[in-house]
Amino acid sequence: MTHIRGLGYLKVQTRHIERWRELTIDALGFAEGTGPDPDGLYLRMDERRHRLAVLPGDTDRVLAIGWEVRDQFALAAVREDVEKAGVEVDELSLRECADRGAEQVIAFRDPGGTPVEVFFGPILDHSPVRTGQAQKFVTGAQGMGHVVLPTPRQPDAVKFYTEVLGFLPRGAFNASPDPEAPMRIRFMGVNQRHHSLAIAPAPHDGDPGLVHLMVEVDTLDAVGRALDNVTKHGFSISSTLGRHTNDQMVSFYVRAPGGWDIEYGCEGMLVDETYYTAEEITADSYWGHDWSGSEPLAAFVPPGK
Ligand SMILES: Cc1ccc(O)c(O)c1CC[C@@H]1C(=O)CC[C@]2(C)C(=O)CC[C@@H]12
Ligand SMILES: [Fe+2]
Repeated sequence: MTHIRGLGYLKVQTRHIERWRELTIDALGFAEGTGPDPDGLYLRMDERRHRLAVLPGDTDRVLAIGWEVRDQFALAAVREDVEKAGVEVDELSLRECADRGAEQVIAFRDPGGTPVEVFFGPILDHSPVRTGQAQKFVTGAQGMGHVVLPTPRQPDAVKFYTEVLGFLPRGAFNASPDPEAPMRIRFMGVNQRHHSLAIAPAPHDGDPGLVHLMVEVDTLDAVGRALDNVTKHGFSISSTLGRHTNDQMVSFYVRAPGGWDIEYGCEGMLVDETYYTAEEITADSYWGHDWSGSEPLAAFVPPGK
């Protein structure tokens, strides 16, 4: 049983914050949110003060992936499980918790080295969420979306998320035709969203530490308009529109400054755990999702290239 209820927030840093503003607010229709750094870009999707925090920095990389639990008791249980697994856990100060818009936050690193935070008690902003296309982001009990993390230590990372944090396996995509050398992207879920996390094998550690962030909106029209907008603003499309086979989501991928993608989709399926079993998909999509025009993902480019 997992205590984690969903993806709560994502914090990244970038050398190109103005371009990030154009991508997220002008093109994808995130609402402007609030946060502690006057130079930070804080993006709202719902009643949370912000879900995505983008801070100025000298490299482009992930700063924290925030997982939400129900309450202080769940947080204490997660902390105990992580410490029992031999991982050092930090408790964030009251100031640091307030900065993240949560009552209490713990922090540690996963076996891939990704900075992980677990929190309870998100602080709400009840003012109207003024999104760019009047679209609604699909969050609530499904969390903010999903992240795909790259790591050269994929087996250890998958073991940690499933056995220590209690994520449920939600199948895999085997991208290798060789049965003796499978290359599986592994999907994991904690709620009715098919996957809140996927872990992909990568050739090296290091920046940006992300493959993509997926956010979901309520209509296909909002996805289409966002696709028009990113093209108009001169962003590179990593993958054309398509429908995934595992979560049934219709999405496109746009390259963010920093060498990783934002996946923007709709119509994701709802998993019913009473009946679900973890399946292996043999194609990533029923149609579409043409990656042939993609600039290489930084996570998969060999070091020194
Ligand atoms: C296969 C799949 C199903 C549902 C998703 O939300 C999802 O992101 C994916 C994986 C997409 C995946 C990727 O993100 C990195 C580049 C990949 C490995 C490809 O080149 C094809 C599949 C791509
Ligand atoms: Fe995805």
